[in-house]
Amino acid sequence: MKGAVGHPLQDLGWTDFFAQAAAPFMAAFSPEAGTELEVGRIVGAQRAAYQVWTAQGPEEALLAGTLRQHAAEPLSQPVIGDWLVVQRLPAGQPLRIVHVLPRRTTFARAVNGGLTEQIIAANVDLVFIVTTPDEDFDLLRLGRYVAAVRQSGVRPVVLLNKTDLVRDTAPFVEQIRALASGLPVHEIAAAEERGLGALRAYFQPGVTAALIGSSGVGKSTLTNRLLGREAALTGSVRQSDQQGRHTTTARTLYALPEGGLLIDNPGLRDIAVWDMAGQPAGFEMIEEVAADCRYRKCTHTTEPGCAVKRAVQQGKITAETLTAYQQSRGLPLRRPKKR
Ligand SMILES: Nc1nc2c(ncn2[C@@H]2O[C@H](COP(=O)(O)OP(=O)(O)OP(=O)(O)O)[C@@H](O)[C@H]2O)c(=O)[nH]1
Ligand SMILES: [Zn+2]
Repeated sequence: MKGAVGHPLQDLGWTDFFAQAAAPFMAAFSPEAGTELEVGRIVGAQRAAYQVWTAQGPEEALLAGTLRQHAAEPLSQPVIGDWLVVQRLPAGQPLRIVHVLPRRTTFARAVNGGLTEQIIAANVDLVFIVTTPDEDFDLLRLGRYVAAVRQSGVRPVVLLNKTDLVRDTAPFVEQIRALASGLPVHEIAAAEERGLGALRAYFQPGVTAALIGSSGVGKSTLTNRLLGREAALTGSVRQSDQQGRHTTTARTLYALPEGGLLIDNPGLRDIAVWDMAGQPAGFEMIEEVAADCRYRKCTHTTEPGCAVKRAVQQGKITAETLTAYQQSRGLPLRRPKKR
């Protein structure tokens, strides 16, 4: 098994981490069987059918029986972004997924009232949270997204899109920056291709980024502008895909011309649906605890009998989160949460 340097899948994010994890698995097979084994990355998924990118390009793949038996356990299911060991079968047959390699990062949402987590993407390095300076702007919700992304061990970057809609973006940017220390915020206008240069800097070869945000904030527009017109039209992952073959799976992982990968996946897209379902964290935690404050309109600053201040002292809520929460209150732009 070769290392990552010079590997044909290096641009797709293959690193020594995965090479080292794959080596013992491959070595356990007889030389004959071993020659049928290859590695690949999931770039599209639709139920049990996967689209896997191997050194030969995009191919269909199905779960091997042993993996399918564990389908009831959501954690063992391959997800978009996963690196796999696949077995090449006689011509015409889909690849067999025989092993899911360990994940560097997992991007999960809480299900069953926070009791279990469902992994929706793996090996994601950074997440672009897209919002706009209009009725979509909701600082409380943004704060939850930032917290959720960080909890996944992934780096959040906020994009304020459609900056052409307002004369002054500074108040929006200031409020977002206050959500977390060191949180990068970029002002863009995807439709006018403004501010995209700064984003391209994130897409180093092998880096995997995902886009999230409510419907209509401009995720598709941004994806198309970053990929360039042709790539977006064909949904092509790399120039080497010239077979024009028919595929049944939705391809949702794209390679940018300058290197780097972008996941634009329906399951990730509608973050409003998974929005920390049932998991009190960050701002939600504050709102829950505030029910025990002595005063109903407690600002959690100097009031006696403040349950939130107490929770901060006990280390249940960080002072940073409380400050961000307080700054977000009394916002002229705060609207009821969209359902
Ligand atoms: N004014 C303005 N409009 C934009 C900008 N970027 C995108 N739009 C428009 O916003 C609308 C929604 O854009 P989409 O890219 O479809 O948004 P989306 O986030 O992909 O939406 P879903 O597919 O529903 O998740 C379209 O009419 C775009 O033309 C921008 O920078 N400025
Ligand atoms: Zn209080």
